[in-house]
Amino acid sequence: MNAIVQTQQLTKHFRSQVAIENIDLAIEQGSIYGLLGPNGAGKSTLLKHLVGLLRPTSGQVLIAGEPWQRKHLWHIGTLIESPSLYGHLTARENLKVHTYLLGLPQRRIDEVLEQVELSNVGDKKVAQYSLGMKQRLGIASALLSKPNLLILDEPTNGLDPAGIREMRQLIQRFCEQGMTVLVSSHILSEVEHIVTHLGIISKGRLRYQGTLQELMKYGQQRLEIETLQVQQAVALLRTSYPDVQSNGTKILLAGANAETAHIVTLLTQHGIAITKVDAAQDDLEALFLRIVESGDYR
Ligand SMILES: Nc1ncnc2c1ncn2[C@@H]1O[C@H](COP(=O)(O)OP(=O)(O)OP(=O)(O)O)[C@@H](O)[C@H]1O
Repeated sequence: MNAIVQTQQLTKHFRSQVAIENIDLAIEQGSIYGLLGPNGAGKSTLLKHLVGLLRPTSGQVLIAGEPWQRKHLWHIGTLIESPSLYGHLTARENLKVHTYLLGLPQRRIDEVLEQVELSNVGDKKVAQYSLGMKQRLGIASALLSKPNLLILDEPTNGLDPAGIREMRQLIQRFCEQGMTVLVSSHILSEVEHIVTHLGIISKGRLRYQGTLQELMKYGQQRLEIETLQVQQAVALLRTSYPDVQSNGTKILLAGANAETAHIVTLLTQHGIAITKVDAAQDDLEALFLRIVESGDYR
């Protein structure tokens, strides 16, 4: 694998609190990597190490195979927490401040405004911008130095559905332009349609890393049977299937698909009328929640 970013056994303690522990992250060049986890899981702490905002307690960060150095920041664009913008200035003026500070040519301003689709409102004061526009302007500023890696910490946080869709489209376009994008979120559905790879973090540990397709293989199959006599059916099945569950209207049997014919026969022989039989599989959301809650995906 051609990794643009790696962490090796990355660990950070804040006094006695362990924020992240032994994280081995590997982000492939050209990928859109979704770092997912609930609030407080350690996403921001991890991302801050990649841009030098935090130093590890132990372990290390490698950028393109080299131990992290400040010079790498020229190739990394970041949006971590809210972008720092001057509301009384226009978008163009805000970007001018950044180009000046970074010693970059002024022509980059129009180029990055174009990239985030703000060219037509570039002369509007930022105080009049919507949250989505401010996020895009923050990304424009991150793009000024032509980075090949973009790190976005919860860029869709607080955006309305249209803003979320625009952000997704932008991220996909950056990837098509050759950038690698690392995007964090605590909501799977906000990123699942665009990411090529996924890292799931909970309680400071990386619980899963790989493609979405690989993860889907761990989705548990279950048999769902609908009947009006749920209680009798559960009582009957419990002797052979101790894990049988019901949700009031359905009987749920994990991993019992191979025995569908036997189960249906057993129920009908005992006079239990079946109205529907379905073979279902965990969707991504169910898998994600299982990993976050149990810490394991198998
Ligand atoms: N500067 C700090 N001092 C002490 N504890 C911290 C500090 N920064 C983070 N933590 C703790 O480390 C843990 C991980 O926090 P972090 O902000 O990385 O999580 P997160 O996944 O980004 O959550 P969120 O989605 O809420 O931002 C939390 O328990 C948090 O309280």
